[in-house]
Amino acid sequence: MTTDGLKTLRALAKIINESVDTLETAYTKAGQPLPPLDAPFDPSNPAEKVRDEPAVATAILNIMAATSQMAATVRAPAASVLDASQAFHLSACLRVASELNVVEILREGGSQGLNVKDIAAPSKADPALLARFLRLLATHNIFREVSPNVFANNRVSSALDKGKTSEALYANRPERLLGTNGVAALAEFFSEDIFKSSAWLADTILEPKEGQLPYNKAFGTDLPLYYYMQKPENLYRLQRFGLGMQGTAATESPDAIFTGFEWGSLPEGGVLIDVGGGNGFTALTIAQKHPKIKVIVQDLDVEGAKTLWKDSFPAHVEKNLVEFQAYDFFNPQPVKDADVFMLRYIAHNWNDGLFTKILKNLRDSAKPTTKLIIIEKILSLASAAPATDIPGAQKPSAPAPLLPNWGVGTAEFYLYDMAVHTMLGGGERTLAGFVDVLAAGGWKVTSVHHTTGSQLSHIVALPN
Ligand SMILES: C[S@@+](CC[C@H](N)C(=O)[O-])C[C@H]1O[C@@H](n2cnc3c(N)ncnc32)[C@H](O)[C@@H]1O
Repeated sequence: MTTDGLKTLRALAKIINESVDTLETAYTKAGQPLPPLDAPFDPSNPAEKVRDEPAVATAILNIMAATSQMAATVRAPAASVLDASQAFHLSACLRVASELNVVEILREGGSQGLNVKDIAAPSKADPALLARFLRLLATHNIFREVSPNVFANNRVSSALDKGKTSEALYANRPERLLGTNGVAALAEFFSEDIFKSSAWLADTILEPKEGQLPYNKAFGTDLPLYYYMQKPENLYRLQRFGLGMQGTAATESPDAIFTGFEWGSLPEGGVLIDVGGGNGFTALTIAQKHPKIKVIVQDLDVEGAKTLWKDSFPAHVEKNLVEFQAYDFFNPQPVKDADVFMLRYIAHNWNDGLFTKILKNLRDSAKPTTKLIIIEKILSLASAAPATDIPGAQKPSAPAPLLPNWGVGTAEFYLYDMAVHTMLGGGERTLAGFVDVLAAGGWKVTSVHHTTGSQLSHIVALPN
């Protein structure tokens, strides 16, 4: 049975209006204006905190889902599908802008904007071509074309700001991303490594070869991504990836990590192992708030973690309350007395067979009370969420006629799902997927916490 499209359109418009009302109430109550799109983003602006309120977060999801659903309803379908088939140009232009440090040049140029000739001067790029790249981005609300060929930052583009002068960025290219918040690093990783890999997606489906992922085709290597990045000639790539992982935090509220598992429940001197911790910045955030916790950061390479901790939390380093262990989690876990094994953004990298091996290694070293905390996105299907009796696990569904998973409002889940497939053959999991793979690895899920201000959930498990 078909419904009248106009009825749906009206229902969507109503959701948008009600959501705008919710925003108005929340910003008025906070005494803060809603930051406009045309002004650069300032993370220290107290108005940015308003987005953490659950009602505001839901209103934002409603607006994103409803506007895109409306556009898809009214637009010529061929135009929509052909735009989607060329979405890669957006990634390509974004990478150019970030690599040429356009955001920093524009920050220095001020709100009136800069002529593209001045933007192109430090890199000697062709100004006419650069203007076309920036215009495509401006058309998608990334940058602003103030007047013909004059561009300025807006709220979205300025999130890529590396926080350094453009002169410093050009003077030291190999270290341009070091010391940044990681957002540009992550965007460059996505728009280069994942973009190039993704270009081979269909080929690897049409002509599958055992063990060959889109990433292997794109980079001409048989090595799995993490081992490939350990090669000395890939140091820049490895550092960029590590910083990019830090950049994932920028899409979350800084307090999000404290809205799930209660880290304060660990005993004095309790041992938290950040397994595959990268720079170890998540454990660092936890330890800064709960300095009684002893942290062990484990990863294939722990040099980045050592630097970050020495710079950001020297007191914990001096008190020997943090250790750095170069460790491959496909080998037996060397620490036998852990209170918590924390795995953030690890599970989704590996298919069930490989992740089960990692889980079994942890299980073999666990005490009966050791908690496993998996920090990941839990994938919803694009249909209504099934019921669950695991405490805390039930997720809400969006109100009809929105897609039950809030459509593009939760696109990040499905984009990461693609990224981990192209790179590693992994994938995001539904709750049932987590329960099954954890059981195969010797763990039983006891509770789930959906965090506030982040799309990550904390899945808590005990040895089975
Ligand atoms: C997606 S990153 C997540 C890093 C960190 N947990 C975070 O949340 O930012 C995955 C991490 O797993 C590490 N890794 C990959 N293979 C590994 C292995 N075999 N043993 C230990 N760590 C590994 C990578 O080096 C990388 O730091």
